[in-house]
Amino acid sequence: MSLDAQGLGWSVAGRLIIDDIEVRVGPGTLTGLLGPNGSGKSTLLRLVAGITSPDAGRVLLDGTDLRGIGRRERAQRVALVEQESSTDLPLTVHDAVLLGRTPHRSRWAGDSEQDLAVAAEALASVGAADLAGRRLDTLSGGERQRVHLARALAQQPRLLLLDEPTNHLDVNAQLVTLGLVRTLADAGTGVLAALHDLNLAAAYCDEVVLLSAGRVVAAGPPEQVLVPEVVDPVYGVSTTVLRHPGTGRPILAFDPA
Ligand SMILES: Nc1ncnc2c1ncn2[C@@H]1O[C@H](COP(=O)(O)OP(=O)(O)OP(=O)(O)O)[C@@H](O)[C@H]1O
Repeated sequence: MSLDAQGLGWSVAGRLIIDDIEVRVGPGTLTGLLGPNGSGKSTLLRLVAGITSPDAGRVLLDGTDLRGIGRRERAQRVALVEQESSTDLPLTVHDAVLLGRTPHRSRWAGDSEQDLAVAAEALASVGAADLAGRRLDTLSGGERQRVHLARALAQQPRLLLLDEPTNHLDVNAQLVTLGLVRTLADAGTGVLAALHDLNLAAAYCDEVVLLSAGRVVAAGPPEQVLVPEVVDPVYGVSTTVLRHPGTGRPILAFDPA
């Protein structure tokens, strides 16, 4: 599915938080949404997911304005995993992941064999099958993060929106998670993922969009955007770009400016 955000604007309390943003995510593309704290990444993801309505501009999914797509249909196509999901309900992990199937079944139907199989597969794919019987509110931050990703995968979206999917994860789990997201993108899912770790973005993303103070300051392949001339003024650091000896992808080392 292609996502086209055109001229998006959003203000709160008289302050412009998202300022004339254009973002395009093609099917099968993993796009990293980068930018310092408070630059507008989470807000942009919420606008794109249709949780917040823009004051200006529009969001198109496969060319159709999001506002013309019903809630249920939208949920069949788009999944968002927020940074701090407020799912501290007394649910088991199994039930939490099954919630991802809700948009795909008729209102009063129970869980079908297919729903159960999809949910189990989603949980296994994030390496959390052994957590199925646990209560969500007893999990560690990293465990919970994997379960929320599994719920989004069980939704089988064509556009996956992720807000810092790796921030609670150990280094191995970070690679597993982004490897999984990469595989989904390779299979055709469009992915827009807010990331703080510029090196993970460089290693896994096809494209990156760099925000600063609610505006897009650069967008393109990581090799073009993640260069000192662009990164240093936005983050207030001094960047040295190295090359990964195996992949040739950029590796960024940071010093104080
Ligand atoms: N509902 C709101 N009311 C007031 N200010 C808000 C609201 N939502 C967002 N903001 C402000 O908008 C700015 C952008 O916030 P946002 O969470 O989108 O940034 P971010 O890039 O995701 O930051 P971080 O990297 O710290 O998660 C911040 O200054 C935030 O305080």
